Amino acid sequence: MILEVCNVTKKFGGVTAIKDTSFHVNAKEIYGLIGPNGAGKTTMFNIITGNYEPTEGQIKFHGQRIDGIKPHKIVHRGIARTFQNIRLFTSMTVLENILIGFDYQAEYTYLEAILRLPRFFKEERRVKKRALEIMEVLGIADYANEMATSLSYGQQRKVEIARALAASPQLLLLDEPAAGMNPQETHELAELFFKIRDEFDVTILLIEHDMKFVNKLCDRVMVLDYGKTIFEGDIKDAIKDEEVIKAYLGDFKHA
Ligand SMILES: Nc1ncnc2c1ncn2[C@@H]1O[C@H](COP(=O)(O)OP(=O)(O)OP(=O)(O)O)[C@@H](O)[C@H]1O
Repeated sequence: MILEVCNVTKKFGGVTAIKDTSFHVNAKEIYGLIGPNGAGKTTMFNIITGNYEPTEGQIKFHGQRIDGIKPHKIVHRGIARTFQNIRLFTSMTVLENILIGFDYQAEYTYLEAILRLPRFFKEERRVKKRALEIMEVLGIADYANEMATSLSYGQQRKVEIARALAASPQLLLLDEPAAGMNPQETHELAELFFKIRDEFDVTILLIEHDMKFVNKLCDRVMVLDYGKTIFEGDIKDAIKDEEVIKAYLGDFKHA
């Protein structure tokens, strides 16, 4: 078990965004967090990544509590994420955007960087080589020196994923990775996630609305509705579950 969410509740003033929710993610699993708009999915991501503290409950990563820890420290522990809205630096190239993901790992001091000492250049070379390897796996290496914003929406999403992978995470959180993609791109993305899991030895937790995509990719899912868990378990059972079908107004029938 890599991640455990134990009885988590999150309140914003009078709004209970998440109510007494528990689930766990096994190592190397691709786990889906699903539910209608406003169900509390992004709030759950923000709690796992340390952007919010839970009002009640605990988050454990490899059995150790991480709730209340600052986001950058959670990245150090091995959890990286992408966002629902693409957050790339518009004035930077694809490669530069990905290099940002490595910053915290830099093994040279600021002084060594300013003085341009050998360790700085060695580390720069290592990091660039690794960025290119990641870009190769994601199929975006040819765009390394293009401005990130000149890429298609689907490719920009891959740049975001590459940046998250640059932090060498054990757990990768993806917030609606297929949003805005056409059916062909979505199909390719599902294949890519299997490849990412295997090549980078990473566990994936994703939020997604596209049920076909989830059905193809995930073994287990948790379904949230108005902050409450209405289903937790096998995707095959989720798509037959009455309460889940009701929450999705029948979307699952087409999955
Ligand atoms: N920072 C915040 N302050 C106040 N309320 C918030 C905050 N963040 C989320 N909420 C509320 O919590 C509830 C859950 O929102 P959340 O964004 O987690 O849902 P979601 O499932 O990710 O929805 P979507 O699919 O639309 O992204 C909503 O009612 C939202 O308005």
